[in-house]
Amino acid sequence: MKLAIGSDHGGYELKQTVMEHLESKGIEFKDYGTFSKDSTDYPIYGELVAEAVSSNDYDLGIVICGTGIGISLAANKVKGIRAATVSDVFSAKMSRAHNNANVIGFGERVVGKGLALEIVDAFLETKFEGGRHSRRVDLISEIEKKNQK
Ligand SMILES: O=C(CO)[C@H](O)[C@H](O)COP(=O)(O)O
Repeated sequence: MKLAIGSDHGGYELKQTVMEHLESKGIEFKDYGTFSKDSTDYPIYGELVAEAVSSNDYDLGIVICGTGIGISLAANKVKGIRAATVSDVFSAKMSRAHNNANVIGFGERVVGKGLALEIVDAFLETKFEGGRHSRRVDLISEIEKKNQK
């Protein structure tokens, strides 16, 4: 499994922690930035991670900002991306099991390091259940198609 990860300055420290965690588990990833705590703009990194997943170069994405909201909103503008903003382990699991989320977002100003790593593990370890959920995810894709210009 190959992951794309990115954050703005508000998620920079937590991104470093998550990357150490991924390294310790031998999970391959690419860091799309930001590369310092200097103030920057979260849509840049949301888009970079989302493009990496949308192009199938990477299997799943992790995006982090202060709240996890803005960077997930940006990621969701890229075709084929289902980015879920979560702050608990149950939602992280369900985002995969029911929604087939391919990007997970969370906030450094919302969740502690321990919870963030549990969220990451739950997201990576849970498989999409398919079945009735496929129909619903397909309906999301249809909305995307209808709104393409
Ligand atoms: O959470 C975020 C977006 O959803 C950003 O990280 C946050 O808005 C950045 O704020 P500031 O520029 O005050 O550090």
